[in-house]
Amino acid sequence: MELSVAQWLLVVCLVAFPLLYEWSVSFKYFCKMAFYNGWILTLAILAIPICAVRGRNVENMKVLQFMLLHIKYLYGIKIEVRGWENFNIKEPYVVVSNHQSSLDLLGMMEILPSRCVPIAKRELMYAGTAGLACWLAGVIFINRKKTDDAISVMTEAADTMLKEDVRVWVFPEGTRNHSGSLLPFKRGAFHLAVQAQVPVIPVVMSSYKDFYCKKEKKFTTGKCTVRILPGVHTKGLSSDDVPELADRVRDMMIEAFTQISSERPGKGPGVMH
Ligand SMILES: CCCCC/C=C\C/C=C\CCCCCCCC(=O)SCCNC(=O)CCNC(=O)[C@H](O)C(C)(C)COP(=O)(O)OP(=O)(O)OC[C@H]1O[C@@H](n2cnc3c(N)ncnc32)[C@H](O)[C@@H]1OP(=O)(O)O
Ligand SMILES: CCCCCCCC/C=C\CCCCCCCC(=O)OC[C@@H](O)COP(=O)(O)O
Repeated sequence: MELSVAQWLLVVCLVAFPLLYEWSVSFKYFCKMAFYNGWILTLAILAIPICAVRGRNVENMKVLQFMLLHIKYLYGIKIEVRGWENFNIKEPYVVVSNHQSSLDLLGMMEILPSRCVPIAKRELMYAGTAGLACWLAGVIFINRKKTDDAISVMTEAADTMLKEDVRVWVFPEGTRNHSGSLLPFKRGAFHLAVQAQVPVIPVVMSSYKDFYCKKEKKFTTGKCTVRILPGVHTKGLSSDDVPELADRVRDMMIEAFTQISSERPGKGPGVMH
């Protein structure tokens, strides 16, 4: 039996792909990241018509959460959550969490409280089907290049939180950070909490360095601990108190990050790329 060029190519690919996948850490990393993004874009195609029935609505975040929860199993990432009781607050609040990678989506979906929407950079709105799904779920988009615009969107969010009983999730580092600690915090999340006079609830995800490293192109299975810290109240605070509030919350988060990232002997937070 003679094989055509196309058939030969297919055979070579079918043999080469699994070999490369097993032998090359970098190839495995690229495949896993490509599948991660591709799978989310595909799931969004399913989510869009379901969400569109309600229009742009924070309740749609439940649909996205439900559809994204299985991804940790596909990647063999075990997520342990501690401090659930700190979310037992009926009023709105601002969640602040550290931001290591787009994989944070997994930890976020594991614990996302009801009626809680993230604040995201505006570029995400243009990420094809995922952007549209985020928009339908009420994600608040800000233009990081225009501080005044971003501040006015966040000021409006303070109003919405109270009027519509909505919680907001902010990554106060403002960008992904692979350094093994936390970047200085932007203050928008804390202004938001003070303006709405609602608590700030810090959430800390442990270092991914054991299973994920962008610079080394490493992506294996692993475990992440997510810790929900006790809420920090803002009643009676004014904008003058924001710098101190932000510093206090960051100190709490660094302490928790160091602790949960170093629980096993020889496993400090280190430097992650
Ligand atoms: C099933 C299919 C599913 C498909 C969908 C897939 C996924 C779905 C679901 C959900 C996913 C969404 C996940 C999204 C994650 C995205 C994460 C991100 O995008 S992170 C990046 C964006 N986020 C942020 O930047 C938030 C933090 N930033 C801030 O808070 C900033 O402060 C800022 C408001 C943006 C302004 O930043 P800038 O750098 O321009 O300036 P400064 O921070 O230096 O602030 C200047 C000055 O202004 C004061 N300030 C800030 N905010 C306010 C305010 N609200 N009111 C008054 N004043 C404010 C600040 O204090 C500074 O003054 P001073 O220096 O005197 O203190
Ligand atoms: C038609 C266009 C198609 C575009 C395809 C884009 C691929 C996007 C695919 C899937 C989206 C996955 C959603 C992941 C959500 C996490 C977003 C994220 O982590 O954003 C990073 C942002 O916090 C900070 O950005 P920077 O670190 O400053 O940079």
